[in-house]
Amino acid sequence: MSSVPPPEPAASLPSSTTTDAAAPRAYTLRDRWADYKTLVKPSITRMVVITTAIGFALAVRSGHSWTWLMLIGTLGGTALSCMAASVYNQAYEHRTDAMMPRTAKRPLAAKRLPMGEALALGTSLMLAGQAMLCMFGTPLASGVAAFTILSYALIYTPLKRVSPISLYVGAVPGALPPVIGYAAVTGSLFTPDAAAAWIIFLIMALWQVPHFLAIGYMYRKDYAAADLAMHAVRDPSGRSSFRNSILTCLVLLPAGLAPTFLGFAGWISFSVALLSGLVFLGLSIQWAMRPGLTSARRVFFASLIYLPVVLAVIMIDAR
Ligand code: HEM
Ligand SMILES: CC(C)=CCC/C(C)=C/CC/C(C)=C/COP(=O)(O)OP(=O)(O)O
Repeated sequence: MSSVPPPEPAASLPSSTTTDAAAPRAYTLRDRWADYKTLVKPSITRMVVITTAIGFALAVRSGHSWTWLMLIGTLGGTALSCMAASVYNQAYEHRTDAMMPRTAKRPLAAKRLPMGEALALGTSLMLAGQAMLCMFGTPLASGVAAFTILSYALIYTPLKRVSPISLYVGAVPGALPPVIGYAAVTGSLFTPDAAAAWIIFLIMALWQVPHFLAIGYMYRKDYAAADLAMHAVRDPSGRSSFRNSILTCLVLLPAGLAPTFLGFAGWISFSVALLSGLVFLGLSIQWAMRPGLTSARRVFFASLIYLPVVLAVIMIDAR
């Protein structure tokens, strides 16, 4: 992990040995557990597990055999990989995280946890995830998971400081979990059947663009203070954010319909994806017409509804 900054002493770790009444209270095991939990980003890990399960289900549906052990090992291994990626991300970003209210209380940003301990945790999670994916899934699944961790931690994360392009780079690891789930069952990703997994990848990758453009705008002052090169920092008017949001929603609209055209989802999926895509696009257009926080928040909330709804209906209305 050459681009992860070197460990620092945890200078402000609270002391449990002092008797000074004004001293911070002891750092208990429960505090450490809570910090570990923050480090592994449980909410993103939950979504990663769900989307990995979708890729797994698509492979099973196309006739590949599976076992419960394979399913549990794949979901567990991918979850551990996501946790590892999240730890490395926070290790790299501890200084910029410390400058933003949303992230300042994270354990490494707040210097509650020693950097060495976090890196050991991240590496243990990564190795355990790799072992589980190899043992219960396939080597291809573990290879894609390794690529996902590395591209998130070593390419996307450093790029956040350099260019708004980081958003499109980050969309790749964010969209790979269903591909990992599919590869864990089939061991191959370039057969005609695998198109289903790649379409879910495409929908997720495109969806992340308005998702994060809205967040970037909502937190633009924080990102600017931390000198992160988001669209909304480079162009505080929001123009480049909502233009990119509209353009991506325009491409996402047909991508959401592709499962029906490719024959692995039906017309209910088509109708729901069309309606959701039009609402998502409409809210991005409204953002352009009435630039501001309220419009950006609407796009963000729409993103939180769009993805689960569209993915659920693709699975329910399966062919
Ligand atoms: C380029 C990729 C992505 C970026 C930069 C990004 C960034 C973020 C940020 C900064 C937040 C916090 C917003 C807040 O605290 O108000 C957030 C929230 C959220 N993101 Fe993403 N995200 C990305 C991809 C994803 C992916 C792939 C998923 C799931 C499949 C996802 C699911 C969520 C959910 C459910 C929330 C809302 C609740 C929460 O914070 O847990 N995001 N995203
Ligand atoms: C299997 C596996 C390894 C999955 C990993 C998937 C993954 C970590 C997706 C994250 C997508 C993403 C770019 C989130 C934002 O990070 P951020 O650093 O911009 O968010 P932050 O500001 O909250 O830290």
